[in-house]
Amino acid sequence: MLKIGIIGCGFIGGQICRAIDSGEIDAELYALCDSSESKAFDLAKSLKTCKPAYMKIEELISSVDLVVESASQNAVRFIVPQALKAGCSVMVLSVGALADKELRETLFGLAKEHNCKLYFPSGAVVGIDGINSAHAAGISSVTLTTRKPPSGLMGAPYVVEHGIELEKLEKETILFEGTASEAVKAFPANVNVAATISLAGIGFERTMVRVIADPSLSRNIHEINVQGEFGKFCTKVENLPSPENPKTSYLAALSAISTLKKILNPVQIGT
Ligand SMILES: NC(=O)C1=CN([C@@H]2O[C@H](COP(=O)(O)OP(=O)(O)OC[C@H]3O[C@@H](n4cnc5c(N)ncnc54)[C@H](O)[C@@H]3O)[C@@H](O)[C@H]2O)C=CC1
Ligand SMILES: O=C([O-])CC(=O)C(=O)O
Repeated sequence: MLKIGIIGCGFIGGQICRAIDSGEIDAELYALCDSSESKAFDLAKSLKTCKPAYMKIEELISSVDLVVESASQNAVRFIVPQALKAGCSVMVLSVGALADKELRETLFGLAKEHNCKLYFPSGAVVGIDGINSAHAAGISSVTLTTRKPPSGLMGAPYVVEHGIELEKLEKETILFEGTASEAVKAFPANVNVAATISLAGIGFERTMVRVIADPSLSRNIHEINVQGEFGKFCTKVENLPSPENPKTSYLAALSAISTLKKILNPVQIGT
């Protein structure tokens, strides 16, 4: 049975653990790790059937087959190279870290060298399948428009650096327009989806992103517009935010669970 280790025991890590605990994912939840040890212990205690051990990163990586990174972009820089060198496949949620070309090339090179897989779930957006397919014929433009309630954007480096008083906004306000490369640094916990879209499509410099704060919203909305040789498509998802972490949409955790099921299932449906 595939041994899974989770690094980052917040909303997404917790949902994955519960999906393994309930038997929805047929794998062994072997170990947990979090920079806040108490979060990992509390999560382990809340499970009914699985009894994962708490491990430091190095021990976890040397004990499991698949590492799930559900922590932060900083964690990706530190953990994923080590995990690949140890022969583990890795599912990455904090995809924005891959805007760094040097890190990206290092990770892709290590995965090839060590015969491991890197998985990037679709996360909180719909349409990655279409971008993957369209890529072969050529894509001319990709735009992501993300709308979140102000509470879901609090603390983002861009908001802090520009002194944006989110709590005072009375109407929909465009906070940011730029490349995906800039967006994932400006909003590292809000638009990781821009990185996944970039990886699937035309890269971090040509994928354009708009981030909008809207006090009238209770959902995280992501719209993707794609044009290319195949024609064009537009997707829109209105996500319920996680009750535990309003920055993150419930669909992001479901997407990670779905990716794990796809890895384990001999039958593959969809692109
Ligand atoms: N790819 C996608 O579509 C999406 C990606 N995300 C990203 O996925 C990641 C997880 O999201 P959530 O579960 O909602 O976050 P969360 O904030 O609920 O949980 C993150 C957990 O990771 C821990 N952590 C942070 N840095 C760490 C490190 N260096 N080593 C070990 N543990 C560390 C924290 O203590 C916390 O318990 C975040 O980076 C988030 O921005 C979130 C939503 C969508
Ligand atoms: O969950 C979402 O709506 C998207 C998100 O936070 C991210 O991509 O980092």
